[in-house]
Amino acid sequence: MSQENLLEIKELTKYFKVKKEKLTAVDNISLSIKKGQCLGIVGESGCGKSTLVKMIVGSLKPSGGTIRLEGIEYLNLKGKEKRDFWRNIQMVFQDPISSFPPRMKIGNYLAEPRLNYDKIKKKDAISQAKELLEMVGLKKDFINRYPHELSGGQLQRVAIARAISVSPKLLICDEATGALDVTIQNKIVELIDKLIHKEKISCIFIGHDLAVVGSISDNVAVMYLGRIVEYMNSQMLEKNPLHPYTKALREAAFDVYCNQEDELKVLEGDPPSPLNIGEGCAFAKRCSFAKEQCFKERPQLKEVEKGHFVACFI
Ligand SMILES: Nc1ncnc2c1ncn2[C@@H]1O[C@H](COP(=O)(O)OP(=O)(O)OP(=O)(O)O)[C@@H](O)[C@H]1O
Repeated sequence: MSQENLLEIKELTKYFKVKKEKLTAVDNISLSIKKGQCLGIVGESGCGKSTLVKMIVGSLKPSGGTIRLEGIEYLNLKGKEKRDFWRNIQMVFQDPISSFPPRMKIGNYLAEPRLNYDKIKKKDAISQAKELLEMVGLKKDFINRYPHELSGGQLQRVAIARAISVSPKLLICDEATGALDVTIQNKIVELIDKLIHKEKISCIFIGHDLAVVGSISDNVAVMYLGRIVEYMNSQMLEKNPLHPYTKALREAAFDVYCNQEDELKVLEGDPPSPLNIGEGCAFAKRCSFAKEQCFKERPQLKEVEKGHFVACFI
C-alpha cells in the first residue's frame, strides 16, 4: 500500500441476483484516493455509483474484492474497533430533509456525533455546534431551530457540518447537490471544496453532472454500466477527455466547459441492461466511432498518458 493513499479499492465487484439472473452492478473496480484529495465519480443513473458507495460505507457486502482505509480492511472489523472506526468515513446525502429527525433541534443534531464518539459534555458539544454552524456560513442561533425552519441549502450546510464534526478522514458526498437549485448547488460545492482543503479531508464526490464533479475533484472516474471507462485528473477532463462516453457527458455539461451558445448535445439511447452486458464494449451500441472489435471484445482500462486511463479501442 502506498504511503500516500488513504483509500484503496481493489477488484471490487457486486452482483445482485434478479429472478435467477446475475445483475452486475459494480464490475471489478480498482481505485485509490490520496490523502487530502477529492475523487469525483460520474456516470448516468444506474451505472453503479450508489452500489459502490454502499460497499465503501459497509451497508452492502461486496461480492468480491477488497477495500482498505490506511491499509486496514475495515469491513472485517468487529466490536469496539468497528465502532471507533466509522467516524473516519462520513457521508452527505442528496436529500437533506430525509436525513434529519424532524423533532430534533439543529444544535442537538450537530452535537450528537461528538457526544456518541467522544463522550464530551453536552455544553461543550453545543458550543462546538455553534462553531460548526459559523464554519458552514450559518448563524449560531440556528442551534435552536428545527429542520423544517431551514431551507434545503441551509439543511445541506448543517448536514456537511455534522459530517465534519468528528474530523473524518474521508467525506463521501453522494449527489449532495443534486436536489438543490443551481445557484445554491454552486455555493454548496464551494463550501465542500473549502472545508476539505481546510480540514485536509479526502473526499469522494459523486454526481451525474460532469461539470459539477469536475469543478471540485482532483481526479475523476467515469463509470459506465458498473465499470470505470476513463480515469484522469480534472485538467485532462477539461482539455483532453478520450472516451467517447466522457466526451458525450462533457458536451452535455455545456454550462462550464462549452460556450453557452453551442447547441446542447444529448447522449442518445439507453445503456444496455446490466443483466445482459454481452461480450463487447458496453458503450458500443451508443458509440458513433464503434468498429467491429468493439462489439466482440471488452476493452480493458489502460494508461495512455501518465495518470490517464481509458477503456476504449479507439
Ligand atoms: N438491491 C438491488 N437489487 C437488484 N439490483 C440492484 C439493487 N441495487 C441496485 N441494483 C441495480 O444495480 C445497478 C446499479 O445501481 P446503482 O443504484 O448503484 O446506480 P447509480 O449509478 O447509483 O444510479 P442513480 O444515480 O440513479 O442512483 C442498477 O441496474 C440497479 O437497478
